Amino acid sequence: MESSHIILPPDDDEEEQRRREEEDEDPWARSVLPPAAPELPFSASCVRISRDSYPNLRALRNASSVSLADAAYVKISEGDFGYVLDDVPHLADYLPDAPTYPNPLQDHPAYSTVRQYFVNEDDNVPQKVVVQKNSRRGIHFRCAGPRQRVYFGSDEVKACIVTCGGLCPGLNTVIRELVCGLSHMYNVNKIYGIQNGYKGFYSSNYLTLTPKSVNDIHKRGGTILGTSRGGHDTKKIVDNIQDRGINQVYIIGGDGTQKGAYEICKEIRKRGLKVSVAGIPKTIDNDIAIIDKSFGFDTAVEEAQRAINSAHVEACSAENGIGLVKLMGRYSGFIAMYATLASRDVDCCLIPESPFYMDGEGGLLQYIEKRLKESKHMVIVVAEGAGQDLIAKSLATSEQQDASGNKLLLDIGLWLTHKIKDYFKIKKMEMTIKYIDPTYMIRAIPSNASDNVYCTLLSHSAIHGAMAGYSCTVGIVNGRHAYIPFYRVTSTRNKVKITDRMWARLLSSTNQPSFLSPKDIDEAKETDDRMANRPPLPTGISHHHAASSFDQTASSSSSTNGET
Ligand SMILES: Nc1ncnc2c1ncn2[C@@H]1O[C@H](COP(=O)(O)OP(=O)(O)OP(=O)(O)O)[C@@H](O)[C@H]1O
Ligand SMILES: O=P(O)(O)OC[C@H]1O[C@](O)(CO)[C@@H](O)[C@@H]1O
Ligand SMILES: [Mg+2]
Repeated sequence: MESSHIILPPDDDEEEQRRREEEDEDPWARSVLPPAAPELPFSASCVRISRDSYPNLRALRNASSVSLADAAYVKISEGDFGYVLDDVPHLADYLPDAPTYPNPLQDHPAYSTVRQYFVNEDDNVPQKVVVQKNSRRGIHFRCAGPRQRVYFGSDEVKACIVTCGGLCPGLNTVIRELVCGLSHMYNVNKIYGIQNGYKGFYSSNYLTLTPKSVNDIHKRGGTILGTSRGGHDTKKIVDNIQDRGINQVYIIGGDGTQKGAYEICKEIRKRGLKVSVAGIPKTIDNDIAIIDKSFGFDTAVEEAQRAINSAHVEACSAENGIGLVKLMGRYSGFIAMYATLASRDVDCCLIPESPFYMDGEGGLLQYIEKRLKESKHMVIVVAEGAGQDLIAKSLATSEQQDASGNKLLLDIGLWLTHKIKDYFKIKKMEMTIKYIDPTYMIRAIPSNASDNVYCTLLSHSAIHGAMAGYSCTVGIVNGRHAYIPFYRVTSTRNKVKITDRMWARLLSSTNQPSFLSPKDIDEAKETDDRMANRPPLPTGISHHHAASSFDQTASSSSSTNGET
């Protein structure tokens, strides 16, 4: 089987070159062909694609969301039948002579009895599992798990852990499992906690973490390390990593955090440091691309039931009672959708992905009136990011951002409450509305049992990957743990597809109107088509592979968005 490890050609556009020089980008990444990755799944060769062989590089870059700077770090191998391995960076890419050691797990009393404990180097996880007879095999990610040989001796490891972004159930479990996993599986005893997010790398003391000090933390919500938004200064962070001799960095956080982890990873490589960076994706909103589901999501959906139940009780106990619950979900309405589907008491669910309107025929207010007349009560669940365009139009406020540059949202729950009250006042129809905002309550709790197990597996994948010399994000793809390139999880956002069966199921369960005009539906379908046809980053270097493998971006099955 033929395979090639593709490095993108230097872009000889003068303007681009000047920009790169100004930004002090890693010259190595563009000008030197790295040695063959140590663990390519089959006999592989590195191939430099000349600019002539792909004249449309700039167009491709524009069409995909991968910048040229990112493309320089992309490792693509191609095989038969449209097989594409989207591999992750490895220490040996730039430190070819780094020594390796036998994995200490082979002598571990608990693990040594496991048959086939080490991951076969040929094992990869397909992004697309639903195939047709003539489908191309498409994109694959490297299987997570322990390798026969590791790139760090146990005594040599100096690991650190940081949590960034908003809270999420399970953060403490991941911290605990990283510390215990490193210690118990790999005999590592130098583990540090960075306090209060990225800025803690350069502005706070590091905490010493031991299995004893983290033993009970999974029973608490939040993060014992503290977290923050903003404060990502790549150079200062890497200076500190270098000064303190840290060689494994475990970074827990959402899409912003993973972007930061990627910047750190690139800076480390630019300086030629022997440091692995492992990203553990965290987001209560479940908006991280590629992975099936993020940890803490199930816990959040479960906790949201308590708020929905209260809203239902309040609504049922009043004449024309309305219970309105706001749940988190800045750009993605997964929590609202799943909490609604699980509850069965909800009459209307509003999410950012599905536009709605208030007034007139078929609008939300008319639907509420109809529902109250039919059943005398009603429960509405709204994701915090829903209807932001409507509020902005009616309140004319200026846009504000948090320290990380995320847009600060206006309170859709409060706005809807006023609008609904005003409507029924004019109609002279008696009603009561109770607005419940449990948003912080659903993310400040400890993770439930299944999320706890999930956190353990993610942490172990991260540890095995870092020990083996990889730098990447870990996550479940189609139920299998995989190592995913940073750029993959940060270049798009996971969103509820309103053209999928899951959203149709929700509409049929609540019996709400879709509020969509034919134009909205066409636009949603167009977006799906665009996503499906978008060429896969630099893989487009070979067009037939590109066309085939990217059709799974839209159809990749994920347990929260997949079709069943
Ligand atoms: N493009 C980026 N490059 C480097 N660092 C970034 C980038 N975007 C965000 N960060 C940093 O990542 C950290 C977390 O980002 P952010 O506040 O957006 O939360 P998040 O990781 O997306 O999690 P959440 O799910 O809570 O939104 C911040 O310290 C921020 O400075
Ligand atoms: O108020 P904070 O801490 O910035 O977090 C709010 C945001 O964090 C999230 O929970 C994502 O982590 C969003 O749903 C929400 O908009
Ligand atoms: Mg985010």
